[in-house]
Amino acid sequence: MLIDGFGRKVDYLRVSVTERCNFRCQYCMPEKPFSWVPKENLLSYEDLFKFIKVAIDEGIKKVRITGGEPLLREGLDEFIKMVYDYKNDIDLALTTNGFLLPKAAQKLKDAGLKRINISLDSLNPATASKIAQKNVLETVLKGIQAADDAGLKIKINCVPIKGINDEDVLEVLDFCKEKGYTVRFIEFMENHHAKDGAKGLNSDEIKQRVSKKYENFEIVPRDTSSPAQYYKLEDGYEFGIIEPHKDDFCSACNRIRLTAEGYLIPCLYFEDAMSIKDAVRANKIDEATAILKKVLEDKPEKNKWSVKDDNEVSSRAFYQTGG
Ligand SMILES: Nc1nc2c(ncn2[C@@H]2O[C@H](COP(=O)(O)OP(=O)(O)OP(=O)(O)O)[C@@H](O)[C@H]2O)c(=O)[nH]1
Ligand SMILES: C[S@@+](CC[C@H](N)C(=O)[O-])C[C@H]1O[C@@H](n2cnc3c(N)ncnc32)[C@H](O)[C@@H]1O
Ligand code: SF4
Ligand code: SF4
Repeated sequence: MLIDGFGRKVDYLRVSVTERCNFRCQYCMPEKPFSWVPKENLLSYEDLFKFIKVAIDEGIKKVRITGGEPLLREGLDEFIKMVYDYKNDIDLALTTNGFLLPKAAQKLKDAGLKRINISLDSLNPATASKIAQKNVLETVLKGIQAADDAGLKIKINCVPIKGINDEDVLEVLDFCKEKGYTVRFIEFMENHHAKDGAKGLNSDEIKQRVSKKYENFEIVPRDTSSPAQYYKLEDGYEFGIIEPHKDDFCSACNRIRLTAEGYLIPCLYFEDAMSIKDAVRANKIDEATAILKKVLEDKPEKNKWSVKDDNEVSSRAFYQTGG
């Protein structure tokens, strides 16, 4: 079992397979970075898998593949199959913008993927294009349908940004409710890579939008395996809000992150990281295990977004870290 320096059990590994992306979301990567990580610096799937095996052997129960846009990296279904074949009872999931799903969904399911979280910020084509800075909505909706048809369990992620898609909250919720998908609204996490001036809705503002149509909803006891706080409408439908600005958000943190370059990141807010690249490339499994334990020992207690009234801005890029 993996325990961090604050006594929290860590059983969730997020693996970013690429920092590249085919969208330029305003809250994440509004402009193409000055340079991408050169291909030779990326860990191969075989090397990423060596680390995942270490992590699973040490107690990781949930593995999520993310990015950048993970579906841009060729052979993702084969990578997923490697993990599935190693331990098929792992909660094996993917986070994607959905654009490449129309072709990929069935292959991912066949490879052993169990769940998929797809970003959908608006059902208005112009608004969706404004956020992603590309005409995306029609293809993303086809991608969501393809994932549904393939039998993948779907969650939708939506980041409401003031003045852009903040009035779309109810429409996205109703779409998900009708389709039987779980929706989570994510508070925008201030970071230096987002578009200047971007401001998100906070949890209370999101709830206000929901209550315009659904007056009564109750808080659901927090399931600490997921970052979302769920709320239940009178008809039983549950929606989530990811509230990283709340003081106690991090108290149940069960996550660590591995980037495509082989950096192990203890917290989404901070720059701290340790590389496992040399260890896995040299097949030094004991060394990789020691680095994992060291990163957990030093995992911060909480982020700084929660500093009241004056939110701090993180310098960590979400597209590199995997969100
Ligand atoms: N601050 C913070 N935000 C997180 C953390 N984990 C997830 N998030 C935010 O929630 C977003 C959605 O996460 P997903 O990739 O869908 O994964 P998840 O919410 O863990 O998924 P489930 O396993 O389905 O609950 C991330 O991109 C982040 O924006 C975390 O540890 N800290
Ligand atoms: C970094 S993306 C990677 C996976 C994929 N490209 C996608 O968009 O789903 C993972 C998640 O991070 C969220 N995200 C990105 N930047 C964010 C920010 N500044 N604040 C909150 N969530 C953010 C996205 O909405 C998405 O749900
Ligand atoms: S949120 Fe996802 S889709 Fe949007 S730019 Fe970031 S990595 Fe790409
Ligand atoms: S901000 Fe850091 S400590 Fe808090 S939940 Fe996210 S990764 Fe964990």
